[in-house]
Amino acid sequence: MNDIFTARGSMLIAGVTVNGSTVDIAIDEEGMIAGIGKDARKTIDADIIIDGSDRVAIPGLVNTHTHAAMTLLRGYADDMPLAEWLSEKIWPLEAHLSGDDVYWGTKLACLEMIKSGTVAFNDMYFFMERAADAVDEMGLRATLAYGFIDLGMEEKRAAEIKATEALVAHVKARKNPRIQAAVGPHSVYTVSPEGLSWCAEFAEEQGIAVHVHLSETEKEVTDCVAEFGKRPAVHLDECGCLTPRTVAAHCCWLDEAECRLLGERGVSASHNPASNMKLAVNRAMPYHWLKASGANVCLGTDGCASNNSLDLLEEMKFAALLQKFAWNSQTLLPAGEAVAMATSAGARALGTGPGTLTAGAPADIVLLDARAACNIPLHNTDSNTVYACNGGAVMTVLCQGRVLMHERTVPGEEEIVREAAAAAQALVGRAREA
Ligand SMILES: CSC[C@H]1O[C@@H](n2cnc3c(O)ncnc32)[C@H](O)[C@@H]1O
Ligand SMILES: [Zn+2]
Repeated sequence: MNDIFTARGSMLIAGVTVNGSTVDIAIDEEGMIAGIGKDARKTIDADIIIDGSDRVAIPGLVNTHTHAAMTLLRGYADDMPLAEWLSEKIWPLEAHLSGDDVYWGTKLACLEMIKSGTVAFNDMYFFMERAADAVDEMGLRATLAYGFIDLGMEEKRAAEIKATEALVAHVKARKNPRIQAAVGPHSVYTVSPEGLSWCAEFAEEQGIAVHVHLSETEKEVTDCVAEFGKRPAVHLDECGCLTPRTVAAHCCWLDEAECRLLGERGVSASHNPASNMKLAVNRAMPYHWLKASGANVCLGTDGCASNNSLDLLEEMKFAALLQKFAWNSQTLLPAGEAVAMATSAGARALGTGPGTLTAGAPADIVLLDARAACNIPLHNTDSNTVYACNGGAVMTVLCQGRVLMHERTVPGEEEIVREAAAAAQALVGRAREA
């Protein structure tokens, strides 16, 4: 069994169910899908064969908004409004974070993501050089941004600029094709217009993405209008932050004109339904307006302190149900669209390929257990994937043709669980002593 994690070469997933048909998936030595279809096995002399019977294949899932190392804060502070939750609980604890905490927290996040079918994620946090170490070792893809917060202070802005430049240089120097850098202005309420403009210009100069929180709460909108005389999306746009390389998380309180603006700018809007419901932000992302505008609507979990899980199979269900409930429409966000949100739209947002099971695409593939109760009967793969299954149905995960999990085994799991639990306990201890 262990060989499968280290073996390199061509691969065949034989006789697997894709959209109701039984097919083979042939994968070349570069980790790309060479062919998919009834006779794809004839096209390669595979070095590795994975039995696809009793498996349903779907494209690897993409988490477009998270703070991975916040796995260490899972369950630390629940059931509070966002502003108090951040200022009274989360930020005081984060003041005691170390690079090692971020390393183990991100390893734990990667483990959890792999176990629930995620192959790529968009992260914003601190000590991101250590997050890069974790991602490198775990084998998935990530876009990493240092969370830029200047609170309108010039001195702090200079420090945030330095930290952002350092991370981007670090990630570029690693030359790992699975890891990209992004610029991460936290939000319009924590970053000055000067800070936002610098982030936009630097991202443009470096040809990298912008990852930002947008219109999560009504307070964010009213405060922004009071301070700057315009709504958050307009403010971000005037600072140059809305581009086709922007991922804007939440987008709950956008009005119709702001949705059109995101569409015109080609922005990716990351829907985070579980976090939004838990923090009771009191409005669901206007998916119908964003979809009509042409914006790329994708899916994210947010961090583990507000979700409290990184399971995108669960998140697809939350998204499909929340949209129907909030906008009073049984037909809004059907299962197939929820799957696309978590796969092709996410891959487009992060630039990781088409996010589909097609020849020429990277072999980012998830095999679900077709014999699990959630897949019986299998009338409709998308329906079971979104409405019945959760991450527990994920059996095997491939990223660029490399096996990250097989038959639910991820190499190194015991050490990660032990070290992350110890890091979380020590972090809370340090905060208590302070
Ligand atoms: C500057 S790094 C990211 C920063 O964001 C905080 N955070 C986590 N979840 C949320 C959320 O839902 N809205 C706003 N900010 C959030 C996280 O704790 C870090 O401090
Ligand atoms: Zn967030």
